[in-house]
Amino acid sequence: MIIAVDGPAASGKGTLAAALARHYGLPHLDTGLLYRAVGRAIEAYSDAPDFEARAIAAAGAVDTGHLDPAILSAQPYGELASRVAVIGAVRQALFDFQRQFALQPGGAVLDGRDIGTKICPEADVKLFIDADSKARMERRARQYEARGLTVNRYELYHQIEARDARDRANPNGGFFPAPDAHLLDTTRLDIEAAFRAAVALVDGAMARKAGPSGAS
Ligand SMILES: Nc1ncnc2c1ncn2[C@@H]1O[C@H](COP(=O)(O)OP(=O)(O)O)[C@@H](O)[C@H]1O
Ligand SMILES: Nc1ccn([C@@H]2O[C@H](COP(=O)(O)OP(=O)(O)O)[C@@H](O)[C@H]2O)c(=O)n1
Repeated sequence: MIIAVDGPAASGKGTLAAALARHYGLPHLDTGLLYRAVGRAIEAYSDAPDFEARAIAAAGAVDTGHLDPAILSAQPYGELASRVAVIGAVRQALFDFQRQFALQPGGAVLDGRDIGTKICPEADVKLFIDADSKARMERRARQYEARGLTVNRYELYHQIEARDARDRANPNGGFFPAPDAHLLDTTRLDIEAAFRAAVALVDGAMARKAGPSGAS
């Protein structure tokens, strides 16, 4: 079974994808880490005239075996990730690894922005996770504060809005729900309630695929 989980920044898609992977015994790939790793690799060149060429080279050299969320989840890498993510050749360079991960025997859970639309349009179940901007800002703020960081909520809100806007305008992206995605708004759901709702959507979709006789 392949489960595609997409959604905007801090909607909770990574938390849900990891929990679904545990629940169904599937491997999980947080595809945002790939873009963040590219961003990190070219951090020193963020204003360089050859930023794009360097980003493309870095995307071809990402060490997919060492994607450390503890390092890559830092805020500046999210910004850089969304800048490199608009470059078509960067997305192309990261495509095969994601596609192979999705197609491994037994299936997988992937979360990102374009899993249900571009990476794995044939996924068995597609979830699009959303929450209003204020709730997402508050979640990210608490995440940073839990790491001992001081957060300016006003700035963070505008950073998230700006990144969402760049992602939505990405000409090479696919930052919209796939037509067959199940929308899950978690604004008023805690993590446990969101997980239960997601499991119900996955189980329902798989039962419908199996048909009345249970045959697939
Ligand atoms: N439904 C929820 N309610 C409250 N907090 C949540 C919920 N889902 C996730 N979180 C928290 O919000 C933060 C961002 O979640 P994360 O899964 O990393 O989002 P994303 O992968 O969409 O960026 C994390 O600290 C996570 O524990
Ligand atoms: N499949 C993906 C995943 C991430 N991205 C880009 O990478 C950035 C960081 O993604 P992320 O999923 O780690 O960010 P959060 O949603 O966790 O804040 C996003 O803002 C997108 O610009 C993408 O373009 N396609």
